[in-house]
Amino acid sequence: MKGLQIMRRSGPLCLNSKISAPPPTGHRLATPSTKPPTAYAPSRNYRPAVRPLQCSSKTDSHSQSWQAPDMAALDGQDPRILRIASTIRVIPDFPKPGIMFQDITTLLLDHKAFKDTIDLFVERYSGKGISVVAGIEARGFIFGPPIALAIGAKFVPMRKPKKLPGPVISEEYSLEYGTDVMEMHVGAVEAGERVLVIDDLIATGGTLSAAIKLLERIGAHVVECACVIELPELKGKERLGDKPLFVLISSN
Ligand SMILES: O=P(O)(O)OC[C@H]1O[C@H](OP(=O)(O)OP(=O)(O)O)[C@H](O)[C@@H]1O
Ligand SMILES: Nc1ncnc2[nH]cnc12
Repeated sequence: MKGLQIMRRSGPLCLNSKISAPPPTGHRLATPSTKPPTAYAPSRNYRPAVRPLQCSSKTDSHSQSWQAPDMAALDGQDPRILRIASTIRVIPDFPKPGIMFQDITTLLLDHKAFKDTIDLFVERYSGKGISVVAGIEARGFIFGPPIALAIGAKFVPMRKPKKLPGPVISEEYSLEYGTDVMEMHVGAVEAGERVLVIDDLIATGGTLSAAIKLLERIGAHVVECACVIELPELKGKERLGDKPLFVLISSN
């Protein structure tokens, strides 16, 4: 069985076009500590998705040919990405048989890897005129707020139904089996605002595409979607159409 299965749902490429714009006002986080990583066994099924601040695509020879971990073979790749990849744990058969669950909680235990993750996003999005970081429940709530603080944007939660207390706008979307709904508070984002959408992982792309639709319905401009992990075999990028996607790690 392949190692990459989704937990649920059943999704050009890359996307990472350069982000145009703006007045440089980005904040940077402090220098990372030098404490060694935690003792989790490194995952061997990850490859860095992009070079920081650069774009990858399906035709990117680097992403086609990358093989695991040998610093000499990094060929310019940011070593922070390898470290981040090594902290992500894969749990087979969770939450049900056949699913290889990509567990980012072990990344959070390694404060340097966590900080490097945030830094990589902050380096990319600082000074791009982004006023909103929209985080998708639940794991987008972990990565989104520190990025928002560092780039000087507001954080807006995109939640599952009936969690937000005020008036909401909703977007139904399809999953591998059935449908789900995403909600956002009315007035949290205004027409014309430049938004970064953050989640931990893209699988089929159903969740991110719902977030994009919701934000575009109110006239916001989604500058880019960003995730720590992509499961490329599930073709989530295709579901995003031409909306840019930036990911740190592709799991093969
Ligand atoms: O690309 P997709 O196929 O839409 O899947 C990706 C989504 O699945 C996971 O969330 P999940 O639905 O498990 O919710 P949770 O974070 O609240 O557990 C993940 O955190 C993404 O939000
Ligand atoms: N394999 C997976 N691991 C973690 N989160 C997911 N969301 C969808 N598929 C997933």
